Amino acid sequence: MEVSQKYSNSEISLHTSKKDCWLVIHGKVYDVTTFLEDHPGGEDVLLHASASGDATKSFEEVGHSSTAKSLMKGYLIGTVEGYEAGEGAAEDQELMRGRVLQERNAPSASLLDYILPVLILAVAFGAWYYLNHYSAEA
Ligand code: HEM
Repeated sequence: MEVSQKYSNSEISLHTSKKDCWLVIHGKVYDVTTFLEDHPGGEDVLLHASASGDATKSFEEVGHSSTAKSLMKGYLIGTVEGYEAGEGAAEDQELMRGRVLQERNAPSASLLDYILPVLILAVAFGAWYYLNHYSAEA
């Protein structure tokens, strides 16, 4: 089937059964009917995600591997009509923003991991030096 095909939400909502199951992830439509039985996470989660209308959030929450992401391409049948302007696109941006923030926060967290022990050592050394100096004078 042609991948540039666009599907309306009402058309997509007709494909939520075990014999005909479509998923919407990041504005793309996947026909996972033949994948249901092979899905390592089970077929129930896919059917549930299909019925929910947009599986993006649940798909991302699982933290699927890159293998899973390349596997998806084999089930792609098209995109959601008017996706760019829709809520889905905004939700995607939220997800992206979350990821960017996580990446941005990560280095400062690890920097703190380095600074804290050094700071503790410096304080300990200061205390040791002060006590030594003080008792030498007394
Ligand atoms: C075309 C869509 C999908 C594909 C190709 C796919 C593929 C896979 C693959 C290959 C795994 C094995 C672990 C990994 O490699 O990440 C997996 C696990 C899983 N998937 Fe999906 N998946 C899809 C959609 C979904 C959706 C929409 C959900 C929604 C809830 C879901 C839930 C899960 C769960 C719960 C696991 C099990 C994780 C575990 O036990 O470690 N998957 N999926």
